[in-house]
Amino acid sequence: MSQASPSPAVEVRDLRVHRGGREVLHDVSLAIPRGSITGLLGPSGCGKTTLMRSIVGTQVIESGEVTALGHPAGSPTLRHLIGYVTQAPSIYNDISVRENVAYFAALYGRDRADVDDAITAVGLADHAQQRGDELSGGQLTRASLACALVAQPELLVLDEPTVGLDPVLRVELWKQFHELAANGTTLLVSSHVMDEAEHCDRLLLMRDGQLLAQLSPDELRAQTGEQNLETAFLTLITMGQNA
Ligand SMILES: Nc1ncnc2c1ncn2[C@@H]1O[C@H](COP(=O)(O)OP(=O)(O)OP(=O)(O)O)[C@@H](O)[C@H]1O
Repeated sequence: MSQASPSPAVEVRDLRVHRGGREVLHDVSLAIPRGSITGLLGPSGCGKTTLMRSIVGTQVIESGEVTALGHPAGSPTLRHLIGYVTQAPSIYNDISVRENVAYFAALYGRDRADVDDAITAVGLADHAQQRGDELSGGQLTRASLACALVAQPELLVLDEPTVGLDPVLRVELWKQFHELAANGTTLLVSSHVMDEAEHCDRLLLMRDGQLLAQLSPDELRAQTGEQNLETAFLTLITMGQNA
């Protein structure tokens, strides 16, 4: 007997969002499969953060439907199931990294081992005793990420998590993301640099508030005949303009 395929982790239908008096998302529809890493890519200002905010339920929407893990976006049920790390690192400055992560661990019923795991995963074991206001920008970003990781959410939404990180740490974080996905976590990761697309199972390509395509890196190459993903994205845009 064939099994029904599981419902997507995120489903967005005909989403329109206005910000600052103008429409910034135009009829966006998409599906994000469970247990995968989906990259949300597009130039600065194209609407990535707005789409993420709509999915985690912090954005007022004009029209359309957004469902996460089977519930309408913003439902109280989703509070413990979704982790969201914004571009602006948000940790308490007057307590240590460890205390910050332990605070979130307590909120989500996690233990000390989970705190250690989350701190190690983001490469901050040697800085766990430093206060928030004693960290560099990249360390702050990673401390925020540890606070989200310790909750072990089913859906992890990360807005440009690798900005300002050195290449070694970037590789380590992507390794960590793959391990999370292998264990069933769904990750939505935004970036405006196309070389990050290579790490993703699926890509959502955006431009000017529109979703141009949802496909895998290999499908993007096949569709455009370009091996380099940045060139492929540019080719896709040109193909759309000439269609
Ligand atoms: N608080 C706001 N008030 C009014 N307009 C906004 C606000 N925040 C964003 N916008 C506008 O909405 C559009 C989409 O912005 P958004 O932050 O979603 O883009 P983005 O792709 O995440 O950009 P970046 O990669 O630079 O973070 C932009 O045109 C932006 O100017």
